[in-house]
Amino acid sequence: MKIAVLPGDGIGPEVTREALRVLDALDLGIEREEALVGGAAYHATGHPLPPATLALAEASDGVLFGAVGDPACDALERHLRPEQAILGLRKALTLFANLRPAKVFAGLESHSALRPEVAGAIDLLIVRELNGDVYFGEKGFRTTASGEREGWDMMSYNESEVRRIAHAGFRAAQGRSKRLCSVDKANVLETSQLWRDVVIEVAREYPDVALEHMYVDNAAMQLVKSPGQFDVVVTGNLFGDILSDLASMCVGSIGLLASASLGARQTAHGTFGLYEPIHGSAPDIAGKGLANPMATILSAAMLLRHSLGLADAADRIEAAVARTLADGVLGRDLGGSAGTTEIGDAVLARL
Ligand SMILES: NC(=O)c1ccc[n+]([C@@H]2O[C@H](COP(=O)([O-])OP(=O)(O)OC[C@H]3O[C@@H](n4cnc5c(N)ncnc54)[C@H](O)[C@@H]3O)[C@@H](O)[C@H]2O)c1
Ligand SMILES: CC(C)[C@H](C(=O)O)[C@@H](O)C(=O)O
Ligand SMILES: [Mg+2]
Repeated sequence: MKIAVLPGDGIGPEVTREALRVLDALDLGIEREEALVGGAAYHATGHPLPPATLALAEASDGVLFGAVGDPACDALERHLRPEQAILGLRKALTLFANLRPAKVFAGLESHSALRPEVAGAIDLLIVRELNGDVYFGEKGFRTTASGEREGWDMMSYNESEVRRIAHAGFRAAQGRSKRLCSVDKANVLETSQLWRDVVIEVAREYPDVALEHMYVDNAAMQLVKSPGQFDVVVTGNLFGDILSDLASMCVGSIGLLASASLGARQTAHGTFGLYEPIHGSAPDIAGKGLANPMATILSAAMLLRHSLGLADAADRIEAAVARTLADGVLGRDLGGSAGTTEIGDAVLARL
């Protein structure tokens, strides 16, 4: 079993270090190799996703990814910016299904941005499409006839892209409470109308799953009003990006939300995937030892479960994280004072 480790930029290396300490403590015999990605790779090699990094990811059973993003790179041409590395990995590795679970941990109800009795009911899974949408359409700048500058981005989904993520959503719902909410903007966008039509077609293959549709603006409102109504939410790339950050604050902090990005490729032990926290490189706190590593530690647990066939070890990590939080070991993002390493130590002590 071999994993690729891509720590990236800002707090990426800080949170990845803690996840690796947890994996090491379990002594699972996982071989690993690290490579540069994002701004770190750009500064060293002139490209945010060097061919060697992509090759390493392709040759591994799974990828543990920290975060990318560097304010010093914000003025670069878009194809050289750190964010292109994660987009490039998702596309090149055909990781089209991004699972972002959001559940309130026992004891953290009062740390949510919502009222405790509202937050306590949260246990949902966002299934975000990751290979299409306005993210990967043609884009550009142009000058209009009146001489104004105009930026444009092409939004589209084709049938097969929607069909494969719809199947992922329905299968996820079958493994949970058999309810699926498809989120779109079909009242305005043709892209979303096609999305809705195809989801309805796929639903015929899953008569055991109750399907509902919701417009994305309403979904954002409902996630704050009564998040407990949601079980599995399937949605497009852009809406899923926004709704998952929103869901993180309903749970308490963006430092808690892990993710798995999966495709169709099977390894000897499970499904190949890339695992990363949903947050970014957090330049405002980078290098200060303040980042909450829980999301990355939980992402490592997802890696063990989905790609390496090590469900028991994943359970152990998740239980240790839950105990650490229940014992009140909280970072600044949750109103506590524990630093990155201290949180890692606390999880290790509870494994
Ligand atoms: N998958 C990724 O690599 C990814 C995801 C999101 C953003 N980004 C990039 O990261 C950079 C910063 O973006 P942003 O500020 O919009 O989003 P961000 O997620 O990096 O940070 C948003 C806010 O949340 C806080 N935060 C994030 N993670 C935290 C953690 N683990 N513990 C405590 N606090 C945490 C930050 O301090 C900041 O105040 C940008 O370059 C962006 O493109 C990368
Ligand atoms: C950094 C960016 C490209 C990325 C996205 O938009 O998908 C991030 O926000 C995420 O949620 O993983
Ligand atoms: Mg995001």
